Order: sequence, then C-alpha cells, then structure tokens
Amino acid sequence: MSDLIRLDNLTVTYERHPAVHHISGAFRTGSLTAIAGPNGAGKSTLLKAIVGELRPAGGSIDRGALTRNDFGYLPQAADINRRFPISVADTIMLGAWKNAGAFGRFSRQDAERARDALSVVGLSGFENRHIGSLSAGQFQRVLFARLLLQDARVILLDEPFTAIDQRTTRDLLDLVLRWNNEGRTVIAVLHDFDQVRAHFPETMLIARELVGWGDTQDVMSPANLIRARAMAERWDEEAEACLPDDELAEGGLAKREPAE
Ligand SMILES: Nc1ncnc2c1ncn2[C@@H]1O[C@H](COP(=O)(O)OP(=O)(O)OP(=O)(O)O)[C@@H](O)[C@H]1O
Repeated sequence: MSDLIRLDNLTVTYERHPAVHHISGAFRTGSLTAIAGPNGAGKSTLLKAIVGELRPAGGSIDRGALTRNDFGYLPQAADINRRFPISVADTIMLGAWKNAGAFGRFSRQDAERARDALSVVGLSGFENRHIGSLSAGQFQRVLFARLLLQDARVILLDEPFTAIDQRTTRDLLDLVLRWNNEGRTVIAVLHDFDQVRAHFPETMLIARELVGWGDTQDVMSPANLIRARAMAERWDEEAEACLPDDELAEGGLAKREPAE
C-alpha cells in the first residue's frame, strides 16, 4: 500500500497553544485507522487539519492529488446543529452537492441513490421527517447515508458511535468495514478500545504528540496507554508551540483554510 496522506512534523495550534504537536507519519491508501487518545489529546483537531478546515501552524500535510471532494467528513455530533429546519431527504442530498448542476439541481439518479442510501441505513420511509425529530441513533444513520451518497475516497469519522445504541453501532460499523473493503481509506476517532482492537488494523495513539502509530496490537499496549495518559496529564495548556520565529510571526493560529 502506498502513502495517501503524509504528515510531516505537523503542529496545529489555537492562538499559539498547540493542540497537535510535531506529528509525522502516513496514512496508507486503503488503510483502516483508529485515532485514539485521552480527552483533549488533539484527535478532533487532527481530523479538522487533515480535511483542510484548520491550517497547520508548523510542518505540513501532503494530500498528494486528493482534493476537498475526495474527503467525506463526519464531525462530532456536538458540532452539528440539528435545529436547522431541514428534512432527512435534503440532509442526505447534501452528500451529492458535488454532482449538482450549475443551478444546484440534483439528477433523478442522485435522488434514487439517496433513496437507496436511506434503505441501506435502515431508514426507508423517513424521507420527509425533520432531522430534529430523530433519535441520536437515527440521525447518525442519516449522516452515514449522506456519506454513502458522497462516495468519497477518504472517510474521516469523529467519534461516530458515541451515544449511539448497540444495534446502530453494529450496523454503522458494518458500513465502515464495507467502505474499507471497497478500497476506501477510513480514519476514525474512537474511544472504545475494545472496538479499536477488534476492528481497526492500524491505530494512531496521540496525546498532543505521537505516542505510537502502526499495528493496533503493538500500539495499544498497556505501556503505551499509560504513557499517553501521563503525557496528557503533564501537558501544559499554556505552553506555546515550539515553532520557528517566522512561523510564529505568521500567527501560529489554527486558521481556516480558504475555500477551494
Ligand atoms: N476552537 C478551539 N479553540 C481553542 N482551543 C480549542 C478549540 N478546539 C479545541 N481546543 C483545545 O485543543 C485541545 C485539543 O482538543 P481536541 O478537541 O482536538 O481533542 P480531542 O482529543 O478530540 O478531545 P475529546 O476526546 O475530548 O473529544 C484541547 O485542549 C481543547 O481545549
């Protein structure tokens, strides 16, 4: 497998304070990787940087020939506003926006694919429901249907199974494994270490800095987990990123990427 996304000494900061510090390594094409680590370890920040929502303060991310359209990104549930007055069908169709014509029209084919996606996640008949009326598990199924429609090469999931019932977790985990079997590269932030060990061949363990990255059984060793917790507890929230002066002079901020 070749490298698809390379991180080279990556640092991402919020107002000069590093959330992710000096991380290097690569996600290989077609890999299935869990990102694990204590609370506040920088996992969500890292995903946002990979997808291009945050700009590195130091180091770089090499995405090769990938463009924004190649990424399907599911943020943490807490970051998604469910009070927006939109139907299940329209929410799913947002996954097809890159296919929409000049006037934002969707094809009949997209509408059919949306119906199929809803059926795959077990929600046929929910098309006209308001997203605010769904349970947490049903809403997560809708977001997975949207990802299905998006048909992205790289799928980034931020805690996709948190606060979701067991049945839904099982169904959505099957979809994740199916995506990977189809050759897609999947990167998921996960808190359930049993789930990571059972289903994710590769793991990146971080505590702002890299603790380990590679074969899950090696990386998730008791020694590494203890080290990650100790690093997180020792972390000084007020410390500034150790970046060259010229990079700090540029602000060292987690800037939003300009739209492509
Ligand atoms: N928008 C922001 N502004 C300032 N600081 C932030 C912002 N987002 C995150 N941080 C800080 O960056 C650090 C890493 O946060 P991040 O959410 O990436 O960690 P995480 O590993 O995903 O945590 P969790 O497991 O609790 O979701 C934390 O100290 C957090 O407080």
